[in-house]
Amino acid sequence: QHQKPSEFYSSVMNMELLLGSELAILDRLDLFIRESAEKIKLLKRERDRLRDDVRGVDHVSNPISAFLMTKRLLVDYRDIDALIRDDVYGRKLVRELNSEECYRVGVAMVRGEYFSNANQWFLEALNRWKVEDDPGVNQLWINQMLKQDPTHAGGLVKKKTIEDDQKKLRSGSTSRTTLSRRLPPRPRFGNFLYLSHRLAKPRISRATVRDDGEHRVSNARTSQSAWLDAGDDRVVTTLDRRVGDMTGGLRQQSYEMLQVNNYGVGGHYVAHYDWAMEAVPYAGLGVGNRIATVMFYLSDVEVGGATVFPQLGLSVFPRKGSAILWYNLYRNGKGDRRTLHAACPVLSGSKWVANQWIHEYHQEFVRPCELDPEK
Ligand SMILES: O=C(O)CCC(=O)C(=O)O
Ligand SMILES: [Fe+2]
Repeated sequence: QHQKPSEFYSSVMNMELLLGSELAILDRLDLFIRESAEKIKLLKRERDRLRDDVRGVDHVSNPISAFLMTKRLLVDYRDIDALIRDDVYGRKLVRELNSEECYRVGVAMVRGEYFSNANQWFLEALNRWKVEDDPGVNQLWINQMLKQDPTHAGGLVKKKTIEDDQKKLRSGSTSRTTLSRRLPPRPRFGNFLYLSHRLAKPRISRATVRDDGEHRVSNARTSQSAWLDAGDDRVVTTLDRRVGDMTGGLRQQSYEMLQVNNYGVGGHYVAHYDWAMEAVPYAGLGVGNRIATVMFYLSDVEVGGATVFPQLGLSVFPRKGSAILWYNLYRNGKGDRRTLHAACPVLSGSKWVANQWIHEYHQEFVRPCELDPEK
């Protein structure tokens, strides 16, 4: 900075500095090109979708067409404009939230009177505030907000409880991967991937949740699903065999049908357990509670759509061809609350997963019972 240009080539050290800067410039250029290419891809897809919608308009006097047109003009083109001007998806969404953003989410939650969620956001704001160089939020505001929860003796008491809970849950083998998005090598599940496309598409419909034993459509779960079994295609049988391998041989007699789910933009599933709390769980099936869940990711997702386990501080980003497995029950048959999980909204792209739920009955030799509630 303080050197005259001639002083650069008069010493090797300075030439090295210059080389370093040049490499950094090239890296930035690389990043810019990659991000721009992604953006163009996204814009092309949006353009095609909008063109299709416009082609579908029969009469502007049709109230639905008119509504959709207004929505396109007010929302969709604005988003596109924002995307062109600013690198919304390329830069803002792929990075993590900072303390100020966590704080703002918390404030919105307080307004909606979701106090315990709000407190978790404030706590996260506080954690990030501690390590940020130039936080956009003030510790006092965060502490003040933590105190605002009128439903409890005091936000700060609650804050302590949450912190203790988190500490307890994070000790041991649990690792917190939310902060670093490391991608495992992509496994190969071969032609299972066509499950979503060939098999599920023709019969997919709005997913339901169980409420008092009844299946209902709900805003808590905005995806579409289809149930497949071995009779549908050989690929389902192969998949069942893989599930058997992954679980150390859990018996197929108590597998549910395979459930394929598709989430569009905004599609999500709020935090829930896969195991049921009733005295006789899944009475209609007659094979006991769901002992384990195996979930296959049938697609990548452009932005969003992670499966998160809030009690474990764990988030799993969809990768086409990968799968996750967890046990829902302790060995004594009790539901494990650490398995609380949710599907985050898809922000851009489309998400396909397949759930294989496995029940308790017939597993007594593969996963024997224990009295110890911790096992
Ligand atoms: O889609 C996900 O990431 C989770 C789905 C899920 O939890 C379920 O379908 O029970
Ligand atoms: Fe689930």
